[in-house]
Amino acid sequence: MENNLSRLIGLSIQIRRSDGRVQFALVRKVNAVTQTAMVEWTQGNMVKMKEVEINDLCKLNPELVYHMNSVTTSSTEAPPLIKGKYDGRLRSSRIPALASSMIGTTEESVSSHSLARQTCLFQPPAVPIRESATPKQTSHPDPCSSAAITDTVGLHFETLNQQCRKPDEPLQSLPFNYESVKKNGEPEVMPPPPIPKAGRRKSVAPPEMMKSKKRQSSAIKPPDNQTKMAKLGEVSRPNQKFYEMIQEFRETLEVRPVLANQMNEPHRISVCVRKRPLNKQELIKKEIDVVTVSGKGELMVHEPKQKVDLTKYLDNQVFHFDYSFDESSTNELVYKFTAKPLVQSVFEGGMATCFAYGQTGSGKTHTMGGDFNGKQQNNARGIYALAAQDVFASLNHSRYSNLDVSVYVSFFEIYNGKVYDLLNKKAKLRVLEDDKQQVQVVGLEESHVTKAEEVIKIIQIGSAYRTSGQTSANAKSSRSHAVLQIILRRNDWVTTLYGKFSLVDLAGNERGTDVSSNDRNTLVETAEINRSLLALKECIRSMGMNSDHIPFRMSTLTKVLRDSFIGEKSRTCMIALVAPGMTSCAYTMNTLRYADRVKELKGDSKARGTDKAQEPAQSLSEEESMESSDGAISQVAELEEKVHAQLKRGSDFVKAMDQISYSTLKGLPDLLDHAHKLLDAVLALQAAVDQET
Ligand SMILES: Nc1ncnc2c1ncn2[C@@H]1O[C@H](COP(=O)(O)OP(=O)(O)OP(=O)(O)O)[C@@H](O)[C@H]1O
Repeated sequence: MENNLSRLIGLSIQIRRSDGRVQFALVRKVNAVTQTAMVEWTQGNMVKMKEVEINDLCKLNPELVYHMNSVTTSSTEAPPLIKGKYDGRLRSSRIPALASSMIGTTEESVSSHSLARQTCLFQPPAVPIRESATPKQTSHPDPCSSAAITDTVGLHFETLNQQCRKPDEPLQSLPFNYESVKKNGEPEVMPPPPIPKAGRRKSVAPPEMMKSKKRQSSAIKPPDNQTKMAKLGEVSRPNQKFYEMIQEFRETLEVRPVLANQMNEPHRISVCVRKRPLNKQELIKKEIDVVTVSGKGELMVHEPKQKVDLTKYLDNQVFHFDYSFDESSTNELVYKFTAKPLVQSVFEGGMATCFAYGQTGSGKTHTMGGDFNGKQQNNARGIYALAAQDVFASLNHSRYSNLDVSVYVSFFEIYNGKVYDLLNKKAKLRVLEDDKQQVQVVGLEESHVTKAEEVIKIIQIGSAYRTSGQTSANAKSSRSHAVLQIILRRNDWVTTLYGKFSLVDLAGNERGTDVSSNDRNTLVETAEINRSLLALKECIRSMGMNSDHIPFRMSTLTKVLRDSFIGEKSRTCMIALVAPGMTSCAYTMNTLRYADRVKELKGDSKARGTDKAQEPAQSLSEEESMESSDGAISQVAELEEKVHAQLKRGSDFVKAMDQISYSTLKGLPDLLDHAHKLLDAVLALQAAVDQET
């Protein structure tokens, strides 16, 4: 009995996702060389693909072995299996595509039912065998027969479609890849994908490749536009050419996503990045996704560019962070590798800080405060709440049973350099610094909490008070930095501070050009945001360098977080959030460069988003300009510190003068009284002298 991989094509099977979930997917292609199958499923509005090992599929779907080994004819045999060539790593190509864009006009599109039928057209033509093997049609057809497989495919595919769509949505057709089918109806065996090098890579649309693909597709004669649509979505999509180039590029990538069961490596400063999926509006506009998370810490931006001769090309820029999370990552997964390790440091008496950084609408609030279900935010599923849960879990852990501490929570926002208490009806608070450089937010409410649910309630109340505005990227954009602090205080009579976890949802980092209305207030707002983000970077840099000089006075944000940047027990995690759309590309690059600069302090930078070997002149000047701008910022920070010291000296002098004048004035009445008495005595003496003469 021969093993026939091609029989898997079109079957709906179960796959295990990177986070451990098991779900249905459709087998699109098989690769006899690598012993893998390309499977496809729909998630939300996206069609996703992934390459999985046949062995893994068989473990989850034991019936596949039966399917593969059951009935073969010479015309349907898959190419001979070559074993031992595959390196055992998961290779996958995730191809997010707009499911709705796959539904064209009636002539162009393939309905789910007809897709199932068409899939069957390319199934091994086993009808004669069925006839001989099962001469009589029964109500329980042979599961190995082609008809049974056909029906199974149709049924499973419809089930899959039904599972993935919302109740009121029409059935969606998934793209069918005609090009994966050879002339004789046999599925194409994919060649092993080339492994791309790291660094900046340019992909130019390869004309020969395109031509040979065209030849292939004309061999099976689906109309040209139908072929294209099947593979790459609607041809009318803006920037279709770039879309195709990115898709081609992705097919060559080896993807190794962060897995929930992976070990976490602790860092003093860790920098991670998370990509959100394309949102509804972007899908409607048929935006193309230009960001690919290709590995545990690797992320790529495919920047669409055009040469002077109008040739389109992609500038593929590679970044390396501690962890990179793709669009399918949950808040729980992101939390596990970012904020979770910091909880322990708080129980060891440290100050921990977790920042969410990114352009407006990139997913900061979604990540920190909880994911949205329509307009409702699920505050129990954000990093704030997950951290609170872990704090209480640790508090009850035997490891810390000797620790006599209580938990307090404060929640405030910094808007235009002013602090507002979100737990006290947005009361405006003053930030004061004492002689020992200790910064106090005077009057900040600290709620004593005894369980995570109380913290979640506080998050709900506080979030409702946050200052928001409208930007072109987010209808309810947060224009303030929100700071949730989970504080451990000793149960002594003054409730001494023991450890603090500051979780910060930063305001959008985009430049003033993005805001919908460029009125004065908005510009001031934006300038203040940018200023505090620069200060933040500088403080983290200084922390990384163990510098004595932390330029925390540069902004209110860094002032109130001063504790977080000093001391050996301080830990920081930055989560850079990026939007995947092409129109956000410049902002995405800004975010990634910022995160890259923060990360570089750790001395383990592998790439800076540029490959010097390919473009030495441009890369070097970019580097130099970055270095010099960072140097200038440091100098400004130092200068600011000096000016501040001078001002403080000046104000001390004025105070001293005041003191002198005060004591002088205080003695003045006595002096005047004395003078009056003296004058009276002189006058009396004068009168006596006058009388005698
Ligand atoms: N990972 C994600 N998965 C699904 N949807 C997401 C994800 N991240 C963000 N979103 C959605 O994108 C929209 C904008 O997200 P969010 O409000 O968190 O952005 P933001 O960065 O906080 O923006 P701003 O700075 O303007 O407040 C929300 O509707 C949110 O539900």
